Amino acid sequence: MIKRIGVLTSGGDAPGMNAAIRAVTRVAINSGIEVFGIYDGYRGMVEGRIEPLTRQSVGDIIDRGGTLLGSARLPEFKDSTVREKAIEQLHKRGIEAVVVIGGDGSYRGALALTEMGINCIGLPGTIDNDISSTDFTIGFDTALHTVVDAVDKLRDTSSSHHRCSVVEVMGNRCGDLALWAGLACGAEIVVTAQTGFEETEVLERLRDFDLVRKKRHAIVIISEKITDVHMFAKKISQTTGFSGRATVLGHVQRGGSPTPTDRVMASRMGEKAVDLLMQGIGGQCVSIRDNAIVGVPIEEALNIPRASRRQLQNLFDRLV
Ligand SMILES: Nc1ncnc2c1ncn2[C@@H]1O[C@H](COP(=O)(O)OP(=O)(O)OP(=O)(O)O)[C@@H](O)[C@H]1O
Ligand SMILES: O=P(O)(O)OC[C@H]1O[C@](O)(CO)[C@@H](O)[C@@H]1O
Ligand SMILES: [Mg+2]
Repeated sequence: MIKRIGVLTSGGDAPGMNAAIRAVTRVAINSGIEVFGIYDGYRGMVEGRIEPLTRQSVGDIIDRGGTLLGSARLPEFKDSTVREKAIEQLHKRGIEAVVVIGGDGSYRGALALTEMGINCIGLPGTIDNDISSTDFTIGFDTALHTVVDAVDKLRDTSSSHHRCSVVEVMGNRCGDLALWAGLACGAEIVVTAQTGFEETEVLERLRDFDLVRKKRHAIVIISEKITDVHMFAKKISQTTGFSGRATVLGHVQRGGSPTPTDRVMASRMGEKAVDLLMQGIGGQCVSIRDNAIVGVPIEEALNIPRASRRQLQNLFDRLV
């Protein structure tokens, strides 16, 4: 039976990571396994910043955003000689397996370590919801609440001033935060990498909302990395009846107390990670599919095509 495991958080932090760390630690300890926290992701693994975790040390964190263990990006981890150094640090402490909480990049690191003899299980910790094997990632629901709260507030002031608010949200290349927020907020337009962006067409639709539909305000939710939203807001002021204002929500979306949905899902996923390691399984990631918690080979998870969002996009179009 496995005796010692490590746990780390890697990539961008996400609300609910702490709930996952707590679940991994408590389920493992309650199963007779010692747990070590590895600080600042793969960086702390390479540098040997590894400390035992106890039931108490993960107390009072379930409601806290961020990650108790810290997170980092270490591009050099792609190099096998760097990973060998990390594995030496694990061997020194008798750590046989690791739970990696992070996004797709972190999963690649976890797979590479598994191939070098350290069983790793990935947990999907990212606000982006960009891991195709799972219906939802830990942190997405909380980030969505943050976006919805902000857009609701922007709507109040936009209505008062006959404005169009352009709201840029995170998600990397995944449009889920934008689309879900658009549906939840009753936005006029959602722009994502999946919808594509035709500036002239969007401006034309805004003129229509103003002149024909007589809307008092318009909300455009747009994924990051698509266009310069400040420039776009200027064009709205110049070419439509709305005055345009841009808001980049930025890292505020990564913080805050996790929602109950994220806390519970993180706890269920943490439990599954420990169960898989106890069965001697590595190289898998934990996913939620139709509300069932399952293990999926990381290699498969990274190659599954993104589920189509066509139905939700169609619904959005029918609601405008
Ligand atoms: N191909 C790879 N092989 C080994 N390690 C990798 C690989 N790709 C990424 N990593 C490790 O995982 C870390 C995190 O990856 P990345 O920066 O892509 O974030 P992520 O886990 O996808 O999370 P998010 O996108 O939510 O911020 C990298 O800094 C690196 O240490
Ligand atoms: O915190 P950083 O390194 O600026 O990274 C920002 C990126 O991380 C995420 O917040 C999470 O992957 C993305 O949505 C965003 O593109
Ligand atoms: Mg990623």
